[in-house]
Amino acid sequence: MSGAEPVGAHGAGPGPGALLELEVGPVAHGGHCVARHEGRVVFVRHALPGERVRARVTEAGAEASFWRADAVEVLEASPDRVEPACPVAGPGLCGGCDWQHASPQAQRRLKTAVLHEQMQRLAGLDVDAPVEEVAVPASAGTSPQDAARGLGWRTRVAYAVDGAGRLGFRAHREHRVVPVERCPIATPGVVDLGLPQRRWAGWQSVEAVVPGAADDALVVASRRPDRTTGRGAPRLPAVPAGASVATTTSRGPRQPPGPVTRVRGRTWVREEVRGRSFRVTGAGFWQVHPGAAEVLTDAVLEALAPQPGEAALDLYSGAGLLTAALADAVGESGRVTAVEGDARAVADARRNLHGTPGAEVVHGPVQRVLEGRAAATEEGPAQPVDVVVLDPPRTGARAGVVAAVAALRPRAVAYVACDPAALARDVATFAGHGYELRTLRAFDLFPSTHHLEAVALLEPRA
Ligand SMILES: C[S@@+](CC[C@H](N)C(=O)[O-])C[C@H]1O[C@@H](n2cnc3c(N)ncnc32)[C@H](O)[C@@H]1O
Repeated sequence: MSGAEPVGAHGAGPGPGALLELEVGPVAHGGHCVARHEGRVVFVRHALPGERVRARVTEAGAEASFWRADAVEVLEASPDRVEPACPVAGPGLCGGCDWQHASPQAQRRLKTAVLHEQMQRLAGLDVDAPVEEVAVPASAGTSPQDAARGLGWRTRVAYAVDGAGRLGFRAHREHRVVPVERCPIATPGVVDLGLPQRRWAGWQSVEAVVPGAADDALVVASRRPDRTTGRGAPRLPAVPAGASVATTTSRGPRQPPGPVTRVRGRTWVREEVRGRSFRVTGAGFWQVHPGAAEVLTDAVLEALAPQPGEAALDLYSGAGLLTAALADAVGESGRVTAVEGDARAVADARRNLHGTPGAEVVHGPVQRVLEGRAAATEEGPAQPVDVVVLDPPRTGARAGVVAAVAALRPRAVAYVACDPAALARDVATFAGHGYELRTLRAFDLFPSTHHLEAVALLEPRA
């Protein structure tokens, strides 16, 4: 390994912009690979294990324990390298598709390696869960060639809006919006809406939701709450007839979104899974891969094997996808309690589960609901829970929720995770409460990106 350019002032380290020649080592969590420069770790994006690259430093400092860099020139290419389908899937450009330069088979190998490494490092477990390919259903209209390349699978696309009103995506670890003309991982239904071909000045973000048939498309434009009326209110550009249009407000990523207001058509879309129909309002949570809902439902049911008459908890239940599957499995003699924090998702779930015997939806933060339940059972007989589904957001369930779930002593917990690090941390916490990892499956529900989805089964230690 050699430094292509001298290190920065006083030998403290290269500043951002400096070029390094790097031998690229193993893949790491988060879409980059690990290299070393003068003994220091460099996380390199747009590279592949085994490559030799010239990389531009993007973040560095004398005190930093590691640096970040983007590979800008490949000096020796990996056999796994392919030409990215997207013109903005490159260094300093769109931050979304970090693995488009790897073949789909290689992407799955990289994700498998990351999951293995995270489970080993954070949970102390040596588990192999080869990331499984998931077919894009024919209803998405994606060509078999595109599907095989990891393209044309995303049914929900949230664009950011730049200062000129153009749609695009944020650059990696930057606020800057990189405009796009056409996102190749989006389904044809999303692409055919032609939203990037219009100008959205004054809007903050625009989400296209096209579950299957294009006549069920919904466009949700979001603005800051202070830009709602009068001269500050932005204008909506024309959207193809047939698509529903709604607006909402957003204060920021950790704030609850404002109400969804109908402009044309409906404020929701319909998702069909295993013969059931689910209504999902606005840009509310639903898996973005059209094969995901079915694959994850099957994996959860396979892991838990819920029996008629059992009591189930579905934590972080969204619009009730897994609640419905659990309710069908435990039957009329069983019961399922869903817990969800987003008021709109709760309203959707209550509609979606209407007429389903034994299913109830509780609105509130999971931890508070579980603590309330524990306090109530101190005064009366404890309500037994046989099986639990945990499907938290990216940050994971965390120690408090894990402890509260373990305290219920369910016979099985199915943990659905979109972040291997959060999963591994929570699995380690479960171990401290006497629960062991029994099975782990992983699915490639986000091709072209470093993301994956996993389903873990935890059971009490014998
Ligand atoms: C990954 S989604 C899972 C949704 C659902 N299980 C599904 O498969 O469609 C996570 C859900 O957790 C909800 N959520 C996030 N934090 C929460 C919390 N602290 N308490 C309750 N729900 C929460 C979100 O609103 C979202 O619906």
